[in-house]
Amino acid sequence: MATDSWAQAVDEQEAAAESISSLQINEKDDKPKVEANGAKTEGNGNKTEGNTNKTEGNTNKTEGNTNKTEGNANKTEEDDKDDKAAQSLLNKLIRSNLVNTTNQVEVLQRDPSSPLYSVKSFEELRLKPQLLQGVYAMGFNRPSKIQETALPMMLAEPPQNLIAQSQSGTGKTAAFVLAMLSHVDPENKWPQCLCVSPTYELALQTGKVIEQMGKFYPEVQLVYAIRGNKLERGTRLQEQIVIGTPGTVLDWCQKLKFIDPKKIKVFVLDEADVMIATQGHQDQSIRIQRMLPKSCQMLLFSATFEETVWNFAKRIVPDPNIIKLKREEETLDTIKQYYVICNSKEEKFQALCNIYGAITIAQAMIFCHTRKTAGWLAGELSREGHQVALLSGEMQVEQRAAVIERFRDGKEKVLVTTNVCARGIDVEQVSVVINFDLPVDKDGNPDNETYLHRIGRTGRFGKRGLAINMVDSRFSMNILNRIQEHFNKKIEKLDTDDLDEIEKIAN
Ligand SMILES: Nc1ncnc2c1ncn2[C@@H]1O[C@H](COP(=O)(O)OP(=O)(O)OP(=O)(O)O)[C@@H](O)[C@H]1O
Repeated sequence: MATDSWAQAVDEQEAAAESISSLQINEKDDKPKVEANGAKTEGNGNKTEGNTNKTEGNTNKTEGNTNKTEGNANKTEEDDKDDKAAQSLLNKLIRSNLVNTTNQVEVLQRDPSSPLYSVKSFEELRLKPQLLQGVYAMGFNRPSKIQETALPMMLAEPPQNLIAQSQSGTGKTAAFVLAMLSHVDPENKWPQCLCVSPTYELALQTGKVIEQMGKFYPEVQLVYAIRGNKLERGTRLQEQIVIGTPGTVLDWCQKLKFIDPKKIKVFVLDEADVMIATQGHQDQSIRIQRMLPKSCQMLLFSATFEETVWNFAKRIVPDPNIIKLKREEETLDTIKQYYVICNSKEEKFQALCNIYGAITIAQAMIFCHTRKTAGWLAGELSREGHQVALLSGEMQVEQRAAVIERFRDGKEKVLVTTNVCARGIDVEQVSVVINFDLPVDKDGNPDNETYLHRIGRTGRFGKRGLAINMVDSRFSMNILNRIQEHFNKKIEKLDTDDLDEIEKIAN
């Protein structure tokens, strides 16, 4: 058990996570998040505000799901989906800027003979002045790479269908939000745009972007179709944009008839790669799509584009234009990789202390296999006087985002985390990565992808980096050897009892 106050706080925090989660309903009622949602609906009077508040009852459940993501080896498909949804949400919460990329977009036009427009400014899009004002108020000066091509396609007359794939942070959400806002007729008091997201939280994030971008366009209203938002039977929605999760959207269209699907002009399916992780969501999305008129514009977005996503995308979007923006490749070329042989976690910790004693480490990320080891290590490091942040899967997703944000801002110098927790999260400036435990997949094989993502850097933004792997058994030595073979890059042995040797690695 923890002996110092900090480690004790961590223990308590982890132990309290469940009770925090069950307190959510009451707490959330006062959260600014709710007010932010309500703000957009002001013009609509109490009705929508009531709706918005009622939806909060749902929060607990979905966040409960998110918390499950911390499972290690024995992950189920459901956990996988939660994991992806949580990653996606975390990335959204911690990102404040566009992701830079040097890659060019690949475009596959439905009609290759039609000219391909791309824009370099928002003015060229002839947006409604209220929307242009909204875009500039968000601090956007010019379209992002994917927006340059996607926006003219989405705003064209007649509307064109689009499947777009690019990594998180490249401006997809902002693009389709602008398309939805451009296509609605504010005079018509019925739903015209339908957007489905995999989880309540992701829907809420998109809703916030709609609110921000539509700030100067108050005639356009938004409503959340999510479980827990119970409307009276016979209600006919007046809001022009509906954003929600597939199950509730389907119910609202089919069973409860709050929405007339025949009047929908734009259908957006966001985060398709997260969506397909749940079989039910796929089926529901397809059933929604089938209720929409042929003339409805279908748009689908995904951060990744595996075969399964592609198969699903083709069922949702007929005759699509396709835009792809490749992720910037990660490489180990600029990284110095070492391994250290130890016999126990205590020895690993000692090795770590020796490294810290010999070289100056501005910021490091340390990965452990289990939450227990991560907690223990964070406590030990803290006792040694390090400013440590611990990322634990027990935490609410917002709490995790806050921890990463503090670390990103340099408030803490060491971030200890479990494998699952930090997967897919980018903290670019970290120059030292320590694998306290090597990454393995659920079958006990080396997880090369995770290794690369943790340690690798993209070519252009790549600063030199240092990776240190702790090896404590024949099993982990075998994993290390296989990682080395896979990347065909030598991982050098480091003797952490030899201070001179450690000093050399910093040069
Ligand atoms: N044209 C732009 N100029 C400047 N910033 C932008 C622009 N478009 C989007 N952004 C900002 O960049 C960040 C990422 O954009 P956005 O959320 O739209 O990307 P995304 O591809 O949908 O990623 P995710 O799937 O993680 O949400 C956001 O903070 C957004 O406000």
